Amino acid sequence: MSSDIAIKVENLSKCYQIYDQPHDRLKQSIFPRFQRLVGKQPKQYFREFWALKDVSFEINKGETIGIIGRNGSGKSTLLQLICGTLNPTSGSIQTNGRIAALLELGSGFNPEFTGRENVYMNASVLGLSMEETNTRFADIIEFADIGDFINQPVKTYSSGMMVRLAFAVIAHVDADILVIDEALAVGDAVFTQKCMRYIRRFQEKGTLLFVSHDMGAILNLCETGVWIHHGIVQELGEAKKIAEAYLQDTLQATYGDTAKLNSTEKSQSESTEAQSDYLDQTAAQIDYHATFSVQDNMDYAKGWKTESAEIIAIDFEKLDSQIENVFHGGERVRVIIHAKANQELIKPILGFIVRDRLGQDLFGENTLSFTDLHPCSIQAGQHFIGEFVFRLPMLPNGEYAVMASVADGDHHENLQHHYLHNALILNVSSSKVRYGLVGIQFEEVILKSAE
Ligand SMILES: Nc1ncnc2c1ncn2[C@@H]1O[C@H](COP(=O)(O)OP(=O)(O)OP(=O)(O)O)[C@@H](O)[C@H]1O
Repeated sequence: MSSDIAIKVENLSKCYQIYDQPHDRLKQSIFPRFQRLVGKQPKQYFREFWALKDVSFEINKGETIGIIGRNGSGKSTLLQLICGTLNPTSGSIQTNGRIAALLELGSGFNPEFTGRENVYMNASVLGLSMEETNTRFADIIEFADIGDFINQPVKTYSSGMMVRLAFAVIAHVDADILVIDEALAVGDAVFTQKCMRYIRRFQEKGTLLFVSHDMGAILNLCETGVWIHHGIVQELGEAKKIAEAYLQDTLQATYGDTAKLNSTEKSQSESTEAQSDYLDQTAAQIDYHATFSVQDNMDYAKGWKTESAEIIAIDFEKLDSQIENVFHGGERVRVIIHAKANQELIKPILGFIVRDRLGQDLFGENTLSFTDLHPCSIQAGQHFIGEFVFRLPMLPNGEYAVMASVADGDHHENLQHHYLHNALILNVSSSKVRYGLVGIQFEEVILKSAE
């Protein structure tokens, strides 16, 4: 295999044996041997189920591949075969480099052992010596951030804690190939973003295999996509094209061509009355809706800083409505970043970015463009604030994190002094945003005859 290739899968097939009755498994382990001994054709007590059939592809070093497919299509089976936790029925897998995998939840852990013991066990399976694990242990538990639970048996962990610990281990074993199966779905926004930051750094040199039902995550991370359907490679190519083809197929499977034709016919022949009612309306009132809660996370926020300046607080205030702590998409708010200069800042800049759970930048602003005309310098020891007044966009349900930063400089050259991830957490609990990453307030949506 060429040294540029990280994974080569050739004619890979996996057949599971399905036993209709539990005692058929026992029969299978005894009778065929006996039947062979007495010269009879051995009987088979199971049905064959081919989870993967004749799968072949190559992944270059440094490439990120997204694997998509419906439930039960064979994605996890493929990853387990690549990681060596499952044996193929036929075909071959060649890998080049150390593989670390985040497969089925808790699959690498012994539930009776503590988190600490599991870290040592897992790290050793992944090729680290005891000394190497000792030197990395503090970083691993800092990454996992599960507090005293590290000394409790893993069986007492929530699914989120399990993923935190598992990811913390694989992030510290110097893997060349990282295999991640859907596991990030159970993490909260802060942890998922931390993992995504790690994954993005890893992508600069490592090879990543990523299974997800989240097309946003696939498109965000992967250049190449593999669509597995009923155990075969349906399509392989540019991630965007593969995701579109897959979505098209999923929609067709749900609604079907026949259903589409029927509903069109019906709407043409039977809904004239409803249509004319609708055409009478020049504009329909649209009830957009997205409710946020905002949580101060400064005590747990992490980032990096120089000694020169620091963010000390961030406020998120309502401007027009009265209900405390509940924010609505479309309403006016003020974000205030409080900072302190530890040395003189000639051209201070304050800014923030709102990110989704995958760490994608959704919106944000900094003071740079606004202070160009009225620059203000800050003396050592002074507190200063940046205020941003705007209308909240509407966001789909989920958790979002606000990054805040302080820097010094101008458009051409500036130096970051404090960059703080997850300073605030926005929790959107009820939203009608259905498309895209951010919703906007549509004032009118009209359908009418053009004549
Ligand atoms: N140990 C097993 N014994 C028998 N059948 C199995 C076994 N493991 C998986 N299968 C079957 O193999 C098929 C592929 O399963 P697999 O878990 O690889 O699918 P998947 O694409 O990862 O699904 P999902 O998206 O739901 O996680 C499924 O039909 C599943 O029922």
